[in-house]
Amino acid sequence: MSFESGLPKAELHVHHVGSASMRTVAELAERHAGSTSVPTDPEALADFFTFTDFAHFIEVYLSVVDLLRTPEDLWTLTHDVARDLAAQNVRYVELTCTPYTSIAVGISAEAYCEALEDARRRAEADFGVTMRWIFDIPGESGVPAADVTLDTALRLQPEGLIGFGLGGPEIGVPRPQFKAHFEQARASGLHSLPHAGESTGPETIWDAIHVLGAERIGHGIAAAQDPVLMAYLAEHQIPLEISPTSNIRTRSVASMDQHPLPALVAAGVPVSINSDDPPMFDTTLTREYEVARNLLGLDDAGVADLARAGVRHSFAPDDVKSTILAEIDAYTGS
Ligand SMILES: O=c1[nH]cnc2c1ncn2[C@@H]1O[C@H](CO)[C@@H](O)[C@H]1O
Repeated sequence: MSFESGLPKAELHVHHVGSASMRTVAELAERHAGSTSVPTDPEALADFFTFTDFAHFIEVYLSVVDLLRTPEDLWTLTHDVARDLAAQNVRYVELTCTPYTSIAVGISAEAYCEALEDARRRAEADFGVTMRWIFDIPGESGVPAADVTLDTALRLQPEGLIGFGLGGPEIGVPRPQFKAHFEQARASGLHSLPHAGESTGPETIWDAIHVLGAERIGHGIAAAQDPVLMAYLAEHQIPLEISPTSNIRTRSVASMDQHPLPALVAAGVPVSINSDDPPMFDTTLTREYEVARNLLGLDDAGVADLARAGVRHSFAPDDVKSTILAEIDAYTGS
């Protein structure tokens, strides 16, 4: 077992559907054979998960979303995801979920939240991992999707919900159109946690901060192109959720030796290490910590500090935070 795999960890940026294991995807594809383009054969599936660019990734992602057609499908996925995380010693997760895409295929908002909440309580008891939700707007579906996402969040207020997000493509999806939605979400106590600067430049991150009130940024790797922005993130302690392998697989970064993580850390930008859509990108959170160790040239103590940063940048309850921090201390013998 590697140091990274035994290390107690928090995962702050991982997508619900993007966490479906190949086994789950194949099973669902089998179940819905005849009405899906997703293959069931493992080799064809691996091929299917090779992306030509970011837009192609989103297209493939949405075809997996389409496999979730009943509340039972959602429950199973959620419970399975928690099991896979717990197996890597992930002790706390903020899972990014997209109610709109399920509601659009006819699952009610109530049934959606019920399936997630029930799976969360069961998973917390079964696997000892604390789960919280970020409900994200799929940006490509625009303001109507934002309306549904906000309505679901504020009307039903599922107990595990802590954040409001924005995902999907950035090109052609200006952040300011969602200003009012984020204002209302924040006014009701949700944290503002949008994606920005993954597939477009630093100006999208500035918008996320100034217009959407972002408290953390999903990806935000484009900040490395803007020294003023990096200084701002460092001064205001706005963390970036970094997922190195994702950035390579969606071709947002050309190769690992060009990844901006070292430049961001050198500029004092707070970061956490995350996995984004692990089976789709053939990775795990453990693996992303190993990648970060290599990129940053860290020893075990440095890797443990990255794990502590993930806990501190989370919106976990205080007792959960201190428990995980104590577990990291015990693990490292410090
Ligand atoms: O790396 C990512 N960046 C942006 N969106 C993503 C990523 N991974 C999964 N999604 C998901 O893509 C859907 C379409 O907007 C959303 O559900 C979002 O959560």
